[in-house]
Amino acid sequence: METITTDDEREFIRASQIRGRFQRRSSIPVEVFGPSEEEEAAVVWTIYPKSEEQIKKLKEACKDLLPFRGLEDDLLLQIFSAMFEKKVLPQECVVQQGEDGDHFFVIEHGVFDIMMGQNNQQNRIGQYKNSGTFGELALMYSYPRPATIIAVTEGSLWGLDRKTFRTITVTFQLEKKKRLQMFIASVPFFKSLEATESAQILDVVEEKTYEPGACIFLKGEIADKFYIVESGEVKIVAEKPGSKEVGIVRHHKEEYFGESALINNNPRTVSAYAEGEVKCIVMDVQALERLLGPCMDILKRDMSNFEELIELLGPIIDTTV
Ligand SMILES: Nc1ncnc2c1ncn2[C@@H]1O[C@@H]2COP(=O)(O)O[C@H]2[C@H]1O
Repeated sequence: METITTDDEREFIRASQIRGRFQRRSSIPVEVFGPSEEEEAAVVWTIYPKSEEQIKKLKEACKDLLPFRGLEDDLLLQIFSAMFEKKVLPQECVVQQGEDGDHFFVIEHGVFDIMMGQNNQQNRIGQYKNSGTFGELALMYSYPRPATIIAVTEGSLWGLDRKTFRTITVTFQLEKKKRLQMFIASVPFFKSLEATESAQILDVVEEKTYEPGACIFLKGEIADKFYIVESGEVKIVAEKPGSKEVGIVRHHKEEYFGESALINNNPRTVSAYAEGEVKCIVMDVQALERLLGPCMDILKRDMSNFEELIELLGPIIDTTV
């Protein structure tokens, strides 16, 4: 079955095959870091602008779908931006059982039958009514379509091809890695590291975004992570005897917190919360120790008590708490 029907879409496929790059007519090209030196010259794909309402609907439709589960908002938005609109007519076969497929679709509107069967004998096994997604299996695996999807009414779909999906995911990860590397290189704590060491650090860090008010860690929890603020503000709070939780210190960009995890595995003595949206670099301390073994030993030896550590690492935590 031919799932790509318009000239525009055929051209898209043709163009995407040219030296593995992605370009399409009437496009707003996006340049990102590429996966190799060649890609330094720019990998390009096309953005199809969408309204906030459409993005909201796409998010809702895709939130539990396997290829999208757990993806960060930034990446999801990039992927949604690459989805092109495909209008369909009643009786149009969008996906044909048994054929190869490399497109995934989100229903904007329209009614679609899900058909399955053998030897021209197709039975309706379900129906999508103005919402839903299909074709995701093609994004994940390379086996023939297990079902046929036919439009019952005229409708509109958002389509995404596997190559673009993969290009965005790979290039986004590389872009993120480069950004993180630059950030890490600028953080005083890591200034003394050799370039190769700071590159290795990337393997043991992850970037995490916290919603306003979110708890980053709680008093009493095992201290196994070390944090650097990438953006936003973090409030450290403690309980003083006879009173409620009180804020004792705030951390901003490039500042550290959770450093007690570097010294011992004792439970946290304070809690940390995001003030507004916060992005942090989170490091697994055991992994960091393995990587920076000698560094960490020196750090620990030189810091025989908490105050010394605080002095060295910068931001002050109220040690009277
Ligand atoms: N019962 C079903 N079995 C297999 N695919 C289904 C079923 N119901 C809906 N589908 C969708 O039909 C699509 C056919 O193309 P895909 O294999 O890429 O992905 C499939 C699913 O998204």
